[in-house]
Amino acid sequence: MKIWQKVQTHTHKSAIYISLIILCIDLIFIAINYYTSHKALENSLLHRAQIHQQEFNLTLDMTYRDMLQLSTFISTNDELNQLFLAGKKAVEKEGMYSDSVSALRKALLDKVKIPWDLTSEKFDVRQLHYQLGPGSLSYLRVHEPNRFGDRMDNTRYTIVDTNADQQERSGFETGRVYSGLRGVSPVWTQDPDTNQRTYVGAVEVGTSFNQILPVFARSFDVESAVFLTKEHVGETMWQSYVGSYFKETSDVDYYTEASSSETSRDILNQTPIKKNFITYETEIIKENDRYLSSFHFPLFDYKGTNDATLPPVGFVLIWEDVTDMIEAFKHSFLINIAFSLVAFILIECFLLWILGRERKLSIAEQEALVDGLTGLYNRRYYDAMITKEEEQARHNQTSLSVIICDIDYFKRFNDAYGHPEGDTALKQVASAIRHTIHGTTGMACRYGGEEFVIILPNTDLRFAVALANRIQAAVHARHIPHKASPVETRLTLSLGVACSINLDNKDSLIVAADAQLYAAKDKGRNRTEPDLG
Ligand SMILES: Nc1nc2c(ncn2[C@@H]2O[C@H](COP(=O)(O)OP(=O)(O)OP(=O)(O)O)[C@@H](O)[C@H]2O)c(=O)[nH]1
Repeated sequence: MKIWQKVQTHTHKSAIYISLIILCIDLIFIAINYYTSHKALENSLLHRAQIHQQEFNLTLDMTYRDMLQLSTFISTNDELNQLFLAGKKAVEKEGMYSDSVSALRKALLDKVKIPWDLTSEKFDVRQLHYQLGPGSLSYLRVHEPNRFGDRMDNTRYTIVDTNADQQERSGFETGRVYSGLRGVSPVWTQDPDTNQRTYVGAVEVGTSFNQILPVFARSFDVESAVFLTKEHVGETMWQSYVGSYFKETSDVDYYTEASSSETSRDILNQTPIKKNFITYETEIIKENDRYLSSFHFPLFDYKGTNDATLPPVGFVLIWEDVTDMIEAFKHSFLINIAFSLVAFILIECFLLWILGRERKLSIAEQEALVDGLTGLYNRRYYDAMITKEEEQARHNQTSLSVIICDIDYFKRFNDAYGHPEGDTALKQVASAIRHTIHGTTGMACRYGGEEFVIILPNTDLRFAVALANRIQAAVHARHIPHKASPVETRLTLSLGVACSINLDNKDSLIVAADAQLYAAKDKGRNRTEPDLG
């Protein structure tokens, strides 16, 4: 393989390795970039979800405040309170279902009905309930006047607690008829019989999630739904109300208590809900060509809020359209890939330019040391190498040999066959030398016109002479006709051989070999003459 071909192969390999490394770095960059921007998107969605949870809690707090304002207002109407007290006394005397209790209940209902209907219509409230203590004994459901007299001591803890400590309170609780956000106020009035301030019972105003979810959606531009466990609903509500209120089939785990959008069930089905609901991961859901981010958190009722050992009664699901965010993420990722690709192409071009330049320089450097006609090393290379090898041989105490060979009667060859044929003969001799020394330490150089030198590091005289004879034989074997030679009818060589071991330190190896070459010429040519010291 010629020297420049070796250089080219080496350059190609380097270019491929470097390109692969750059490609790997590029791909790693793209992967890291994707990972970090995806993480940033996830964090941003989680942060938004947590803010929506705070907004939801704020909406609840405002609702409780509104409910308490109304219940407080009603609980301070003494005309109503006197009718409630009269009813309470009648119940204590005659029981819940006597005629006089019915008459007093109707009187209270008549008084409160019209203002209540107006209030409930205008202010998104749906329940007004008078209850007697201790515990929770329904006296009048203004929103459901025919249902009364039932006890809810193990269900309606807001009422039970207010009737126990006569303090107002609020909270989310599921009752017999519905699940509500409730404000409960104690009712006090002057007893006309004793002239004493007397505690009568609790008055409760409530609304449902159906009323507040649309407000939440409007105010904060998010959709939401509240789901209750079947277990919780089954334990508290009257069965007839469960059947009429919840439309879902029996294969679902949760009832949809309220929803700001029809799609809530679809969203829920794509959101893995953990059993304890305490998971704060966001889910990206594809709805047609839009992206939604959903998030859910547990919902505790009044009792569960005050007792950490109790499980949640359901959960709140919040979702919002994040198509713009996802599209922006995708867009920036594509731009990143495009930038990485452009950067890769530019680096590749630069690399190929550098490698091409280096290759040219390298070939030029190599060519400067090679003889153009024969492909052997030239005189310049010889001069550099012989000095180096002589020093090395001296330093390492090893033997260095040289063979110098000269074509016999080459002037006559040129004259007989012409200069171009002379060039061809030189190439053939060079080729014979190259093949013969292949596998040895020898370096063949074109020393001058038709003279060649072979430098043989670590080679003694015996081996060098043998090699010289093989070169001579190789040229013979090529049968290059030389009709003008007085020695033979084919081209022959005269060779001089010298080895550093046989020389005094100051003598030059090439001078010694050259002397032997002249000796060979003198002795009739076509022979090898070694320097025996
Ligand atoms: N064709 C060709 N001839 C060359 C080249 N370089 C040197 N020569 C010829 O080689 C010949 C060398 O001739 P001489 O030095 O007289 O030696 P010789 O004719 O070989 O005689 P002996 O060495 O005494 O046998 C000259 O005629 C040069 O012109 C070359 O590159 N190509």
